[in-house]
Amino acid sequence: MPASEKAQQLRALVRLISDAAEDIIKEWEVEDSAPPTSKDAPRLPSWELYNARRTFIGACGMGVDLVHDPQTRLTEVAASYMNSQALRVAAETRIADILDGVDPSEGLSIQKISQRVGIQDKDLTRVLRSLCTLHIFNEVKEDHYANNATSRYLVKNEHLRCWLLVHSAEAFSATEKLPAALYDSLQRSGNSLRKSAFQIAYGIDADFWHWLEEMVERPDGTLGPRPEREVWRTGMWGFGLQHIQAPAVCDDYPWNELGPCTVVDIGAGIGGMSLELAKRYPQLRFVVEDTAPVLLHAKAVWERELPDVIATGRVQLMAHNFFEAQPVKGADIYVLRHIFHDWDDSECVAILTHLRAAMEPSSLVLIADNVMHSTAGTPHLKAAPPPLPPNYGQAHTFANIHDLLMFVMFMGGERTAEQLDVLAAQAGLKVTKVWECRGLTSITELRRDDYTA
Ligand SMILES: C[S@@+](CC[C@H](N)C(=O)[O-])C[C@H]1O[C@@H](n2cnc3c(N)ncnc32)[C@H](O)[C@@H]1O
Repeated sequence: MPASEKAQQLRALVRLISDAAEDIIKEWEVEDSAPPTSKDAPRLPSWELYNARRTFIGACGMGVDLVHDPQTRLTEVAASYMNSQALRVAAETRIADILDGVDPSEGLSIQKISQRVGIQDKDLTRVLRSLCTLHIFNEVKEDHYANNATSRYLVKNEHLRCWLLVHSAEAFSATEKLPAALYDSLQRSGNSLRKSAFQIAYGIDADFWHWLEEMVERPDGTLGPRPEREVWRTGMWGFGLQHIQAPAVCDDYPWNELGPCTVVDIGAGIGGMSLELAKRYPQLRFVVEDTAPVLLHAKAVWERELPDVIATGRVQLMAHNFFEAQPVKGADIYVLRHIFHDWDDSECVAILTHLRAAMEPSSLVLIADNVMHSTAGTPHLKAAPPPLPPNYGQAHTFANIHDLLMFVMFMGGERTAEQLDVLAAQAGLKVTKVWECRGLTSITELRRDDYTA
C-alpha cells in the first residue's frame, strides 16, 4: 500500500478512536452517576457505550495492523497461545487472590508469590511479566507485583476464574487438534463419521458431555465426579452464559411490546432465559421443555425463584425431545437459546421442521445464538464506520473464537443470518429479522415461508 494511502487510513482510524473515546468518557460519567442496582445482574452498557467501545477496539486493532511490522505481527498471532496459557496459570494458582490486600505501590515479591503457588520464582516471573505487558497485573517495581483494575476482577471470583479455565484448559488441548479435525474433513461425509478435535486430542469416542459426566478415580482412591465438571458448571452455566454470552437477550428484543403470549423455551435447560423473562414481563406465559432429568433440576430452581409462577401454572415444565413432533401447537413464540450452535445443519433442519408443523401463520421462532458477522458484512447487522471492516474487525474477535471453540469441542459452530436462512428454507421457514443484542448472543427471528406482514 503506498504511503499516502496508509497515511489516509491511519488518520481516519485515529479520528474514529478520538471520537469514540469522547463518547466512552461521556458514558462513563453517566454510569458513575447511576451505580449498579445489583452486583449479581450483568451491567449492560448503554447502546452508545457499546457502539463506541466496538469502534474504539476495532480501530485500535486495525491501527496496530497498519503500523506494526507485518512479519512480527504474524509471529505474535501464531504464538498467542502463550498468553492464554500464562493467564491459565494465574487463574489455576489464584494469583489475584494472593495479591489481594497487597499495598499497590509496594507489591508482593516474586519470591513470596512463588512460595504460595509452588512455582520457581524465575519461571513464574516469565508468566507474570507476560501478563503485566497485557495490562493484567502490575509490576510495581522490579520483581514486585500487585493487582491492577483488570486482575482485581479475579479476586475471590470463582465464577470468572472457572470461566477463564473453560477457555484455556480442555479447550486448549482440543484446539491443538484443530488442524487434524479439519484436514480429513473432505474424506469423511457427514458429521457422524467425524471426530471432534476434543475427541482426537483425548483419544476417546465419547463426546465432551459424556466425558464431563464420567466418574473418575480421586487421589484417595475413591470414585467421584471429574473436577472439570465443577469448573464448567461454575464458569459456563453459573456465569459466562448470562454475563458474557447472552447478557442482553431479555432486554434487546421487544418483549414488552408483546401482548399476552405463550413462549415455548425449547432445550431450555433449567429455563434460565424464561425465568428472567417471567420476572420482567408479567404478560408472558411459558412452556419450558428439556429432557426429564434436566426438568427435575429446573423445577427446584423455579420453585425457589418464582414459586407463584409455578403454582399458578404460568410456567409449565414439559419433557420433550426436540427431534420429535412439537407437542405445543400454535404457540406465539418458540425460542431456542444456545441450541443450534451445538448441532450440525441437518439436525437444525430437523428441529425446525418439527416447529414448522406446529406453527400457526403468526407464530415466531426466535433463535438466540451468536450471529456471525463476516468482514464482508451483511444487511442484517449494523456495519462499522469505514475504514473498519463491517464487522468491527478485532471487536468481533470473541465471536470468531467462540465459533471455533464450538467446533473443536462439539463439532458445532455459529452461523451467519444467511446460513440460518438456508436452513430455515429447508424447513419451510424464512429469516425475517435479526435483533442485534449487546453481547455475543443476538436473536434471529424466523417465520413461516407463507407469512406476509
Ligand atoms: C447449551 S444448553 C442450552 C440451555 C438453555 N437453552 C440456555 O440457553 O440456558 C443445551 C440444552 O439442550 C438440551 N438438549 C439436548 N438435546 C436435547 C433434545 N434432544 N431434546 C431436548 N433438549 C435437549 C440439554 O439438556 C441442554 O439443557
